[in-house]
Amino acid sequence: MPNHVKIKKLQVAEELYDFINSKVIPDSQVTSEEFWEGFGSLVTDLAPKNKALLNKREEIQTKIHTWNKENHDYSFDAYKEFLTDIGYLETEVSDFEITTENVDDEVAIQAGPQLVVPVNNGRYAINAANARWGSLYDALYGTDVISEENGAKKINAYNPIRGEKVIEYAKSFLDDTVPLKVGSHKDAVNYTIINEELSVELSNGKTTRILDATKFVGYKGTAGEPTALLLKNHDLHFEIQIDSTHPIGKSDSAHVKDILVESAITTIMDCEDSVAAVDAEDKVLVYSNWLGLMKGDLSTSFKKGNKTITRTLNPDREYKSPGDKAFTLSGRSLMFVRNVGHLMTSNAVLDENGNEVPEGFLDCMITSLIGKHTLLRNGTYQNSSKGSIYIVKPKMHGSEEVDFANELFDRVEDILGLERNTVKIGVMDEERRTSLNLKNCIHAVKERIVFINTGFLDRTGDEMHTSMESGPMIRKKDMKSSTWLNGYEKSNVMVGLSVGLRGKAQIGKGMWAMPELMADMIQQKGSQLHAGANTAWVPSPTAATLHALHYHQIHVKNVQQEIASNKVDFKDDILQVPVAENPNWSVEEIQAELDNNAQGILGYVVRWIELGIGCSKVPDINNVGLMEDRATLRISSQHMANWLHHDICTEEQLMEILKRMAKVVDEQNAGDPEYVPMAPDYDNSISFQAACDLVFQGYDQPSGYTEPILHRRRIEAKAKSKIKQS
Ligand SMILES: CC(=O)SCCNC(=O)CCNC(=O)[C@H](O)C(C)(C)COP(=O)(O)OP(=O)(O)OC[C@H]1O[C@@H](n2cnc3c(N)ncnc32)[C@H](O)[C@@H]1OP(=O)(O)O
Ligand SMILES: O=CC(=O)O
Ligand SMILES: [Mg+2]
Repeated sequence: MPNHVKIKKLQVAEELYDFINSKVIPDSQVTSEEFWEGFGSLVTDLAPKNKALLNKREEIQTKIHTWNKENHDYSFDAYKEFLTDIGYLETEVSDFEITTENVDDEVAIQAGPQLVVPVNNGRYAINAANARWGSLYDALYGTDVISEENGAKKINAYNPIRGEKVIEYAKSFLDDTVPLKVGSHKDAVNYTIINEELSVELSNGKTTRILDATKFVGYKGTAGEPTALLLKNHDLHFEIQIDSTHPIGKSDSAHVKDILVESAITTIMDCEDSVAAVDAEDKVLVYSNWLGLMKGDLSTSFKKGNKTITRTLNPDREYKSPGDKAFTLSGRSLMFVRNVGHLMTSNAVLDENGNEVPEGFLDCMITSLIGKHTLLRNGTYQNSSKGSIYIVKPKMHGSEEVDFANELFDRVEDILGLERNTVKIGVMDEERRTSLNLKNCIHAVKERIVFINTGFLDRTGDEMHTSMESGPMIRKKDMKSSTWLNGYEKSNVMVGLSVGLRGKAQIGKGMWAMPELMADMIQQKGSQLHAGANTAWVPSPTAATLHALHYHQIHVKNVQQEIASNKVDFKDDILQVPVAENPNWSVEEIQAELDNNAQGILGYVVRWIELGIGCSKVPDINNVGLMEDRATLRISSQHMANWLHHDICTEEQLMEILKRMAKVVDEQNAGDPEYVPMAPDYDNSISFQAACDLVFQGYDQPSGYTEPILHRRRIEAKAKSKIKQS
């Protein structure tokens, strides 16, 4: 346990205390006195309420378990009546519209990709902020969007056959988004600006223009010899970059060297499910990176090959309008910060009785104070040009908990001297009680809400945990096509539109969790836009650039308008529990399901516990690298716990599988010098024990969450490694 400093009503771990006082408080127009005094009072007043809300979750869950055990052949009406009686289904508020003000265009207007990144990884976090703009040529060349057939293999050196395919794809994109009046961009030999319009000379000697001249919005260089042409389609920009001296530009008929695409319009700097932050040391790293991002001075140096790279935040991009007026576009993604939910407490700050304080309070106080620096223009760049601080709040259950978040934000604004509703909220719709009462949840934050988002991964975990007693759940891969999930996705959009989010806030959809399968993403992820989302999550900058293409193809504003005109209530669909009606899986199917879950759990947990890495790419049993975080872990562990509970498998069988898979995971990581193997000394492997806890104690975990076990075991592993070092 680190040393704690007594300050006002709190005891604060020394390194956090020093960090706040020396790095965050100065120039914030909040004194240290005001900060700690306010924080102490906030804990005194709100911690009991937080506890009561968590107790209510447990009470409701117990009632649902009991009812499900006692009512196997129930009528749907009786089920709904029961859920209403226990306050799980709330009485819906009357119609209303959100009134959030001072929302940046990136959130309210521009439909585009949302990138998520673990904020404690400085190298990735800076990369994510800079992913506002991404090279289309690199994104295509480096991924399976361009097939390796017919000599187009990715080899060490540049493969011109692959390069040709990239250029062909990219120019088709130009033909689709900014078509020419005559001919194709593939035949362009010269781009110039004549009379403020983009003029395109073709290989046949003719000159043409783009069909919609208003899409040409700026350039760099001179009108006769532009080096970049800025185009805008569906509120998103891209640049045709021209350079006759560049290796690619040199051989291109119009000297185009790349197409730079506006990509990650917004980014979520994550303090939650993709990070492992279990004590003051970890929290200080999280907060100091957020501070560096808000002040604009975060930098990191690392080796790539034999080069040392220093990465800093990109500056704004400078252009001239067609009429030669200078203007800039942001060089960085608009940043949100995802705080933790209401569940966990943190040993970094204790109350006057020595109890850990709710970690969500800590996150809200500190990330908001850090956010204030950009409002005061204390740094190089401003994150929000509208004076807002953007916080994502995950894992809330029902409108009372959202209302509580609102109260917390109010209190924090008062302590930090921020005007009411400066701190905006993005509400993750990722727990069943929130999905079913979404209208009420939005109502509770109607003056500060800037997004709803279907976090379908957590939501799937909650689906299984809530109805654990209903029966064995369908296989994981079948969840995607299940009635509840489709109802949930549709309902989220429908409710969001009905309360006026269109043009004011984001209606977001979930993560593409297969970072290497970009061709599949290109094929499938457009469906989220067709379903009415104006943003959707991607795991990497490359995915952001490729997903951006969907927003050029699909005009989400129009899609949303159409959906809004056709009101449907999907609650009955959401309430369809995904139990297997006739669980007659073959031995092989059961084995494959369990092997796959075990491999995912172990592959993720071992890096979390031993290395403190909260988001990993872990191969599944088909060797596809999957993005794993705490939400995917929640699914896998709850699924195994559910099948164990319903005797689809035995405890011995699971233990055998976990041990066998631990060896597989050890082999997969054999090349990593920092890796700590789990086999053969399973009893002494904290990671292996953590994985077992997650499965065998899965039934009893609050809402099926994984963080209580992960935190406990990581603290244990950190202590063990400190003893080893000393
Ligand atoms: C359910 C939910 O809550 S989802 C939200 C939580 N999930 C996330 O935040 C996903 C974040 N993504 C990631 O952490 C990573 O992409 C992973 C773990 C999935 C894969 O990481 P890796 O195996 O290291 O990826 P890979 O080796 O292919 O690529 C690494 C490169 O991509 C960059 N990169 C990868 N992901 C990101 C990201 N999210 N943001 C910024 N840069 C990224 C890295 O900076 C690195 O480039 P660099 O060498 O120039 O620094
Ligand atoms: O947070 C996202 C999710 O899917 O869970
Ligand atoms: Mg989630």
